[in-house]
Amino acid sequence: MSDLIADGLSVTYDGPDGPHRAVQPLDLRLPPGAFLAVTGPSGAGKSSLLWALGAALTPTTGAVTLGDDALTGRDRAAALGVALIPQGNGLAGSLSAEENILVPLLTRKVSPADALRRTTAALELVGLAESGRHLVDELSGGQQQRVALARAFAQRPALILADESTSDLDAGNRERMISALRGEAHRGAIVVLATHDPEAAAEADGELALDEGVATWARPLADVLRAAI
Ligand SMILES: Nc1ncnc2c1ncn2[C@@H]1O[C@H](COP(=O)(O)OP(=O)(O)OP(=O)(O)O)[C@@H](O)[C@H]1O
Repeated sequence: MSDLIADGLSVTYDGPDGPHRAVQPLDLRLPPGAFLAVTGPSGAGKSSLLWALGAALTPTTGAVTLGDDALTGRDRAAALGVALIPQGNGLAGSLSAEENILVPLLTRKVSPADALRRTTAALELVGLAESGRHLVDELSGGQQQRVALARAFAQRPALILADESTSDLDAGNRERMISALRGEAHRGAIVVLATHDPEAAAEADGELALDEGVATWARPLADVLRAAI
């Protein structure tokens, strides 16, 4: 497992009124096992930062690396173990929950037996063992969020970028999903959760607050993690 490094990363969009800088230049280094919350009001730049970290958009300046590997495109990042859970979940609504988890594993050449095992375990982890055969479109918003998390967990990623992935959950399920994210960090993954929810943010090892694209540490990474940097 490797450090995630963002070096001078910024995101600018071309808007109707000219360029709009959604993320101001930012340096960030996260070691394996770090669980970071990214907070800030609507429009602060949280999604833009996560998308740039996950190479789902090309940063305007700067670069992102995971260990020795530059994250230069979404396919490459995915192959390097970067799971991005977008707002809206990115699931295929006309497939079952199980298929949504299984298909990406099979695409990545995980054996069918192992893919099935991982899918079952991931659905159990998010408390949806009984719902695997349901079409995603038939599930509630909160259940869909849990399927999207399960899909990421099943891939055993090196980096999880979760964009508001607990926003539709009741307190019990939110706690369960935060524990599952924490479990991923214990496994050695780097976990980044964008959230509006102060209680979810409080469970992370550190909180990076964005305001109009400017990042400041609301709570620096815990000492034990900084020592690893
Ligand atoms: N594709 C785009 N084109 C132009 N401007 C964009 C685009 N995506 C986002 N923006 C703008 O960039 C800024 C940051 O948006 P972003 O979605 O990253 O914020 P956010 O903190 O994730 O917001 P929310 O909490 O509402 O999801 C906003 O001003 C938004 O309008």
